Amino acid sequence: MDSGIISSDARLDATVAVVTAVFQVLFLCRTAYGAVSHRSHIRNLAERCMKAATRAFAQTPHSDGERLVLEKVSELRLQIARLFIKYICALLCMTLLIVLWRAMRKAPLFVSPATTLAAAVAFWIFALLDAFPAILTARRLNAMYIIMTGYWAATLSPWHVQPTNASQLSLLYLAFARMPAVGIATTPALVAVCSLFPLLVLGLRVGTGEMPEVRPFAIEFCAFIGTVVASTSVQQVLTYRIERSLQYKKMATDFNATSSLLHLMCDSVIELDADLRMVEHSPSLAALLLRGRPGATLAGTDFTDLLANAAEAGRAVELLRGLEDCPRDGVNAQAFQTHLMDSDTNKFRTEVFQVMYHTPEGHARHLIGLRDVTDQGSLSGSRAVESFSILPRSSTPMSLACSSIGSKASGPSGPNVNAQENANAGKFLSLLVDVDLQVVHTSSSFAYLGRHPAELFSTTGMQLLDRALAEVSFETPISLSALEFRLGSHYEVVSATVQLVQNPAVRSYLILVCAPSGLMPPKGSSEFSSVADLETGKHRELLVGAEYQNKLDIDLHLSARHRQGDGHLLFLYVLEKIRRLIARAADVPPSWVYFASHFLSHLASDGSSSSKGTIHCDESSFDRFHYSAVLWLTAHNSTTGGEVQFFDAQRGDWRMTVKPRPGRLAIFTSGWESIHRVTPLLIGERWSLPLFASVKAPVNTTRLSKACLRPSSTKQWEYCQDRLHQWLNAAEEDFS
Ligand SMILES: O=C(O)CCC(=O)C(=O)O
Ligand SMILES: [Fe+2]
Repeated sequence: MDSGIISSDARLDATVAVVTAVFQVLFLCRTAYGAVSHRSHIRNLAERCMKAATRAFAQTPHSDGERLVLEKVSELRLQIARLFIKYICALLCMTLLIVLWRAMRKAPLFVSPATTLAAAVAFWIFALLDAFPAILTARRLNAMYIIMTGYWAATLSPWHVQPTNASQLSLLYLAFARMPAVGIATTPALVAVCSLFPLLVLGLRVGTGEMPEVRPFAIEFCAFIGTVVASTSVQQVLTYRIERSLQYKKMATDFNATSSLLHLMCDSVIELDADLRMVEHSPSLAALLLRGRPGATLAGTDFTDLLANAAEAGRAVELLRGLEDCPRDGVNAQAFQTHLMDSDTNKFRTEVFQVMYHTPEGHARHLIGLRDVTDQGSLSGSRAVESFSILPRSSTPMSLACSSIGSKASGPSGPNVNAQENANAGKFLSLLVDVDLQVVHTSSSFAYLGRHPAELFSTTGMQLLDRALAEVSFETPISLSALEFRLGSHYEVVSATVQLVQNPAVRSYLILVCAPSGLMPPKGSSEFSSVADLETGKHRELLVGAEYQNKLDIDLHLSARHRQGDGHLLFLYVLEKIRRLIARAADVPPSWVYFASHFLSHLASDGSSSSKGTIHCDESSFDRFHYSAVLWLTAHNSTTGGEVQFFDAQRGDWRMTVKPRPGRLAIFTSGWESIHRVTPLLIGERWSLPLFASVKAPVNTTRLSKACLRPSSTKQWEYCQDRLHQWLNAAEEDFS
């Protein structure tokens, strides 16, 4: 019978061993396969662990941020220590009660009197620490930990515990005291050193032969490893938690600052969720859009439903979502312009400030500031992403084109690099060219604004661009690898991408040029030149008969009648170009620039013309002249006379002399700072086209009536008062 049981046990053992071996082999194979297939991941993990371990042992903070994290970790450890004191007090209190109770009943004690005394002393000390928490500060935590481990090591000495009970006591300490205490020591290094004390005591006991068994030493060795690992992990967890909470605090501060700033700058601030829907109702936006009906809410409204049309909505989504590629742990911002539509279907130009961030749960959120800019300047200025120019998001063709340029202008590194960013970074030069007017309408560099493409590219370059334009479509941009770009007197071979741009107002195409640094004028340099040459070579076509000469207001009908064909078109081109250049000089939208007057000026050396070349400033004629422009149609120099000189009132001398030539244009402010004269004409005839512009915000009557009829905020009252005043006091010509 017995032998049957034994043999069945043996069979059971063999079966268990075989099955276990199979599972072991399976597990090992899987682990080996996993290790090979994820080797880079494992290498990264190992590197991260090494870094973490080094960081855990090195306590010297390098930056203010690291110092703050360490301080916060110490504060957390102090809390852990206070909890630990309470817990140890309760534990010792219970143990001593049991000992006391057994002593009273004269039952045998399970601990030596020396250990009982040591426990009682420890209890008094911990109870005192609990009663007077101020004794324990963050700086004293390490001292407390050293004393505690010294105490545990001492109680493992031959005077406290028999060799037979040493393993049990060691395990008890590990489970109930040493492991919970690892959160107190500020570095795992200290834990490692302190854990050597009990190991040393037991090692000595085994070494001297006082303790015959090696087991307690082996247990203590495992305890050493365990406490060091636990301490490192606790350090990691605490640091991670503190870093995260500081990061969220910083994000919250950034967010609050941004939000306050947006509230100051904008007419309305709203929050959109990841689907671009409004998170909550916004009374200020409801007032702006005249959607303030009782009971009506904007919460849940799709932001794109507030935009003027589907094309604007598409562009806005593209721009808003563009920030989604940015790092998640930051707050990213951009500004662009679009058109909102109110409930009366009035469209108004709006500057959109977008701040994108992620909630702690990882959800994307957009804080949107909306600023009505129909009659006030944009705040973001040239930093705004122009909503009408969709720059290719990944710019793949551009990236390809740029990589071929090599070190001169290295291309963007990843597929998510926004071309606008690159333009800002100085690698691209963007030129948005108006197809009809053949004028650079928008550019990443102001120096090229208002220029004719032929001024920027060589004849072959222009032919290449013309061919590209014939083929290009909105969806597929065309890459040009060798385009000659004019740099002063020589040409630079650059690569470029040409793309058609959808813009309801102007037919335009965008040229993105991979720009060697020379194409970019240095920041802050005088990018706007007050004298420019419009080299069409046909400016004499602007000359018309005597009838036109006396005309002060710009009369396009008269111009069309007198300047036939090209002359009239050239006149339109010149007007528009000058308007944009003045807008640029005044740093306002072109819609703010109005031509107040112009005339064709004729001088003859025989003295037949009336002008005597008086010293004057143009504003003295009419105070609505804010900016002056003169386009010369004939060439003059010091020999012929007829030059234009500008006066320096400080020095009492002429500061600048401009030599007129056909197509040369000067733009200057019309005030006393620009006193000028035409030098006496000595030879021949002289023709010029002086133009005078007013620069002012148009009175937006829709907005005015909205603000004055239904003012819903102090801002609207102020606006109403301000603009009514402007309206009522405006000169008659302002409404012509
Ligand atoms: O014809 C010019 O060059 C300048 C004319 C001028 O200064 C003016 O008309 O105010
Ligand atoms: Fe003048």
